[in-house]
Amino acid sequence: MKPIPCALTIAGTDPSGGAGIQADLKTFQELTVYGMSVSTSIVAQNTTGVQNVHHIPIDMIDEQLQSVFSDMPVHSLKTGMIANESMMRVIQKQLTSTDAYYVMDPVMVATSGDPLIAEEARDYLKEQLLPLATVVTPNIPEAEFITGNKIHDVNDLQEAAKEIVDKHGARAALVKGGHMHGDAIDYLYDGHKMHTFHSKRFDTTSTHGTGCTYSAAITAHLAKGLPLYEAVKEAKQFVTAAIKHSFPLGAGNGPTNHWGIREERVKQ
Ligand SMILES: Nc1ncnc2c1ncn2[C@@H]1O[C@H](COP(=O)(O)OP(=O)(O)OP(=O)(O)O)[C@@H](O)[C@H]1O
Ligand SMILES: Cc1ncc(CO)c(N)n1
Repeated sequence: MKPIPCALTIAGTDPSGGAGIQADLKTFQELTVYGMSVSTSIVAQNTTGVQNVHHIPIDMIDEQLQSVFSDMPVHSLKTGMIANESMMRVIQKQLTSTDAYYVMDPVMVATSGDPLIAEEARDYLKEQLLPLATVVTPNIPEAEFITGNKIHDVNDLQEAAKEIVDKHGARAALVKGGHMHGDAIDYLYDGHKMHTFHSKRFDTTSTHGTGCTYSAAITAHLAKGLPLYEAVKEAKQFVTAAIKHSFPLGAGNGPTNHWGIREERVKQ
């Protein structure tokens, strides 16, 4: 029997279900990958923003990691919100002792603009965790922070992807153009080649958790054994369908539809 693909998310929570661990587990499930999660912070948030944050004690994050890694197969994992440097250190310890694919979503602020990680932890994320990543998936502000350069157009997006690999040490970088005007174009640089992933832009405010959902879909496809390019291609289709079929829930930026891909499959 083929092994069951197993993926782990290490991230913060979203009780309103659109982002964070909740989005990740929905995505793993939708892509028929066995999903597991380690919580770093419990976040009181919804479509309008972040109301409060409670950090899980460091020892408890460590113990959750031990519980998973001592008993379960982990074929791929992703990190999302890691609020401070102490959390990053225990996660780093685990990352250096596993050969699971590692997708880093370098989460810094929520869609609402609320900060999710301590200002001073950003450097640690960039200098210590990023070089461990199979692929890192920054949006424009995150890519600007990592490279220290402003991004104005698609050439800058590609430059940033190259620089994050060549200068900052990630094995691959997927820089997302979601925050740009015009079509939603992302660039993947894998150290050899630049790949482009393109979709039309949907006129919607339901984009809460798009980054979480995208990186979770990449993680799921890597767990299934897809090569990185194929994993991103499938994941782009997944997140595009999730945005296209999103629903107007909540008073702010609504969530995406994690089963949106089914609507697309029906049409084929
Ligand atoms: N309105 C849209 N229509 C189509 N695709 C979009 C739209 N907005 C974002 N995307 C795509 O969604 C994916 C996630 O990108 P985005 O830049 O929004 O991530 P993010 O900012 O990290 O998300 P988050 O809101 O979770 O922080 C990318 O593939 C991007 O191109
Ligand atoms: C827990 C968490 N991670 C990431 C994001 C970014 O969308 C969010 N809003 N909440």
